[in-house]
Amino acid sequence: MSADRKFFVGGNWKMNGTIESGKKLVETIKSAKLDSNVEVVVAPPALHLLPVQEALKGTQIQVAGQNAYHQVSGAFTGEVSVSQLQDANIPWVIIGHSERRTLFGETDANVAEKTKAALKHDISVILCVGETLEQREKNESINVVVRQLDAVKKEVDDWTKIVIAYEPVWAIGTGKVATPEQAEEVHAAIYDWAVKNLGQGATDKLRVIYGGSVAGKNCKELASKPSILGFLVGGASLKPEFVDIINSKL
Ligand SMILES: O=C[C@H](O)COP(=O)(O)O
Repeated sequence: MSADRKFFVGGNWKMNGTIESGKKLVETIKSAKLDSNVEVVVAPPALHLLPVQEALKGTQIQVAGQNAYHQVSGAFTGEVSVSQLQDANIPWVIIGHSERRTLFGETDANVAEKTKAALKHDISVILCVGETLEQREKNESINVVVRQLDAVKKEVDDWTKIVIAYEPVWAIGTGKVATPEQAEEVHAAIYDWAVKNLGQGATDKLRVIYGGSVAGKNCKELASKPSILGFLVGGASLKPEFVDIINSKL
């Protein structure tokens, strides 16, 4: 596998922990032997980004914001801007996570403008897409994901700094992991979409990763599937088993 298609493991800590617990988690990860062929990115809460980044110095692990606002600055109380992430040397940001979409009302258009703004500020994007249970039961999974990707494509031409995370909403935090077949079906549809919309060159470099109840016990089987090029991990990224997930290709 070429360097720009390294297996990718993201840990989304969501709104959990303290500065101290974040540092402890970093120590656990640092003291383990990690597969050096894996790109690892952890997303602590915004307030913990800098201390966690400091604690990770000298390792292969980078940090990501969990969200960012597309405006550079201004009267947007409570928001962190893409340019503030850039100023703090934060190399990655998660955009369009389903919790942002469902709990905070982010639309496809919001996700598109945030993605565009992050890339403009030289921040790589973990772009989350995925269907709800109701949409899956109506056989709409692929349509939903394609609609979410199309919205971003309207604003963004260069996808070389985007990792697409397929996260079925029904699998997030529920313990109901998608079967490898379910994940592979949607990943294949995403690669098809990419061939049609981004061109072969971009597709060769594109990584589609899976998120939703990934754990130490299921990561190896998922990672063995050729279309699954990594994971976005929530709950298990706060536990020592995150190391097993990073090493799932070994
Ligand atoms: O961003 C991560 C996803 O929301 C997955 O969360 P989970 O691993 O706790 O299901």
